Amino acid sequence: MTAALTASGLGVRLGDDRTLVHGVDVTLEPGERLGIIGESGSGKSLTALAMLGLLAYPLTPFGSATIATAEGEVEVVGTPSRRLDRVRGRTISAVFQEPLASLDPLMRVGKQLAWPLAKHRGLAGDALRRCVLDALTDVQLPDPERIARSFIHEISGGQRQRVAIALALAAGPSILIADEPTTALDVTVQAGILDLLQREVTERGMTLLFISHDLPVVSQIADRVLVMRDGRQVELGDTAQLLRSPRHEYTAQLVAASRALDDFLPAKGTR
Ligand SMILES: Nc1ncnc2c1ncn2[C@@H]1O[C@H](COP(=O)(O)OP(=O)(O)OP(=O)(O)O)[C@@H](O)[C@H]1O
Repeated sequence: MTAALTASGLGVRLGDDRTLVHGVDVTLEPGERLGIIGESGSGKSLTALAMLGLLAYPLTPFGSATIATAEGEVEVVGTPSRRLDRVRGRTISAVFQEPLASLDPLMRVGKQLAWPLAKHRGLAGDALRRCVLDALTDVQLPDPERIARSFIHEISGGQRQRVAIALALAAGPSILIADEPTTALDVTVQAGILDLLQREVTERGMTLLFISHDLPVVSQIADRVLVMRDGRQVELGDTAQLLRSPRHEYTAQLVAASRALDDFLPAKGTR
């Protein structure tokens, strides 16, 4: 089976003399869910941007990141960004912590969503309108008709993030990179979004790379977890095994910290 995404010695430099990410090695099989975890500044987002070919000068990638497409494997590192445009959206898509990064302030929400649905799924007219409303309903937006008519500044931060997630999924990508997608959302909506991503994985075989600093969230959704610290890959392993018997001291600290939080909180049903 061809891997969906492979990073080999994938790293990021700042200018000529500073290395921010020192080389990540990981292979994602189709339909696999990988979590990346690590404290703030550990290099998670830069690794994701390197995989997407979205680093901007003076940040430059090194090593290799390959993505499997219907036309064969594409090497991201060294390929001009505009040549990756046909891969992004359809094969690999992304959602970031800050939704404004991917939304257009001058276009109504419905129109923004309609564009990829028309382009990649060939929909038009009533079928397109229904699909836009379904996409908004899938991300648990109340009153999807009103949201579809709204501009981004007319909806709340949490609603914007849900629109950004709907937009990232609109073209039915085979790989989704989700960089802290639920951090700004309340717990109930967060659970709904995790369910939605999970459904995309089980029903469509989507490959998911889920980035978070929250180990309990990552362990809920990921088959394997990659731990990063100070721009270095510290550990990569099966989620259950990593939680049970972390090999690296830093991973053990993360696991202990999330357990300590669990112990501190009252048990379910006693609140
Ligand atoms: N454009 C940039 N110019 C200079 N340094 C940068 C730039 N972007 C990121 N960095 C630095 O690179 C390191 C890794 O950043 P990165 O955003 O990947 O961390 P992260 O693990 O995603 O953190 P967070 O969880 O806070 O999002 C940090 O030290 C950050 O300050």
